[in-house]
Amino acid sequence: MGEPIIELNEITKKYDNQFAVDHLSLTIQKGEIFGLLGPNGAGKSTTILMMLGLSEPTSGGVKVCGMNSTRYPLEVKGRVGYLPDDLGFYEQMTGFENLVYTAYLNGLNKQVAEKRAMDLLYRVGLLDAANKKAGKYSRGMKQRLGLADVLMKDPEVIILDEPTLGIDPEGVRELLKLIKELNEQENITVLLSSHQLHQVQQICDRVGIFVKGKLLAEGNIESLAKQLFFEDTLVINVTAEPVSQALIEKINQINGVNRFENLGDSIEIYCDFDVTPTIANTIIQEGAKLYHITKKDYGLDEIYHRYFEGSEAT
Ligand SMILES: Nc1ncnc2c1ncn2[C@@H]1O[C@H](COP(=O)(O)OP(=O)(O)OP(=O)(O)O)[C@@H](O)[C@H]1O
Repeated sequence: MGEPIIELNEITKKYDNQFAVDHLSLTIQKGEIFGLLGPNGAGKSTTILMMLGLSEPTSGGVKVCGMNSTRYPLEVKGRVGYLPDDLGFYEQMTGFENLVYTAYLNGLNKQVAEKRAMDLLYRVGLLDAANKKAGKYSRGMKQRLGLADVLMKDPEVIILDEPTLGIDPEGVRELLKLIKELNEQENITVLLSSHQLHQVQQICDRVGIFVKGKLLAEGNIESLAKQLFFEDTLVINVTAEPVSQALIEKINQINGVNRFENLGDSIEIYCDFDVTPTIANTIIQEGAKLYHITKKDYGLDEIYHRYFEGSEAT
């Protein structure tokens, strides 16, 4: 097991007698990329603010890098880089000048600051735009500058609130690649909040699904799929020709097969356990042509929608 770097213990935040965050417990290990996932108003930003010590929990405890964030916000701030969703730069200053200014606020000397700013501009692919005014940067460039900005203080953890919002697909790809590289090469722990499900799925080791202040589930995609789709343990998708009544009956008799759905151009077979080879044999023995047979994987989109459908139904 890894070393915990963010520890939330039964934290709550109440506004006007309403829980924005409701008894949330979560541990994030050093070196992980963790995705906070949830609809608007779920409590993601409130949770992040409590991690940073910028908002005090109504009850419960928050530790980051082993320190109580509520009691030691400045110490936590020194070790954690935070990129808010509404990041702002001095638009009249260049990208380089913005970074150097951040370094100045963090107490770095000029020489170190200038070298680090250039290194980071190179790292995030903005060296060519170093002397361009930040006000002229595209949204994607601003996000990359934001990433360079949070890295100026050499943090152990970076917290990114909706980092991919408003960026075009190519920009998103570049940003995510960069976040993954930072995580792998510098062992920086990353916590990011997002609505962009398929993007989160690409780079996160684990995700937590938030709805109405509660963490409904957390884990990697595979374990979330298991928690959620446990009734349909396994679905096997088959394309074969012809699908005769005799073949359907034979498949239904296979031990482990629960039910069968004809989708027109393919069939889906719901099973208790993996019977792919038996199904393939049965199709061939019945004289049909087998074009395609695969186990269906559930993606984060399906996981997310099923959770939210469930939560709305209650
Ligand atoms: N300062 C505040 N005063 C009163 N209510 C607040 C305050 N901040 C947040 N809330 C409420 O707490 C709940 C959680 O909000 P929060 O901003 O944490 O959600 P979120 O998941 O980050 O959503 P979004 O993606 O829209 O930013 C919402 O119902 C919000 O209206």
